[in-house]
Amino acid sequence: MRIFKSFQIEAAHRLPHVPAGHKCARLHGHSFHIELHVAGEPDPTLGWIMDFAELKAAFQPLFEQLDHRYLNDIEGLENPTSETLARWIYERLAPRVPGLDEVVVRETCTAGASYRGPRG
Ligand SMILES: Nc1nc2c(c(=O)[nH]1)N=C([C@H](O)[C@H](O)COP(=O)(O)OP(=O)(O)OP(=O)(O)O)CN2
Ligand SMILES: [Zn+2]
Repeated sequence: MRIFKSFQIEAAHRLPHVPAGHKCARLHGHSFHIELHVAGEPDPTLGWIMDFAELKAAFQPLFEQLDHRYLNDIEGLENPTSETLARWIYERLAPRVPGLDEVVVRETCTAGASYRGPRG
């Protein structure tokens, strides 16, 4: 079974390696929508895999690092595509959240990326 919790961050970015004239080379911002998925079996007494509040608390330091920031300034996010951001979040959260299964990042309503650890 899997649970998920969603977050939204407001952040600016630009993509430094896109071809000349690409719109994403220009500074712009998104309301990035982030979903954290955790896999496991519900505890027989509590009936949950983990408390959503615990998941929120684990993400909080990363939220602080990302929200209302220029992502390109953050170490590891110099090329802040959805793919890079999903992996960046996964790698920092996995040690703190046993069972972290997938990180989904949506830049817009229609575009995003997901990362499931070394499985890809
Ligand atoms: N594979 C990726 N492609 C693109 C990324 C990315 O992170 N990974 N990022 C961008 C830009 O950041 C852009 O802001 C979002 O792209 P796009 O979906 O093309 O933007 P629109 O909302 O303008 O899309 P429309 O559906 O055409 O309105 C670009 N590509
Ligand atoms: Zn963008």
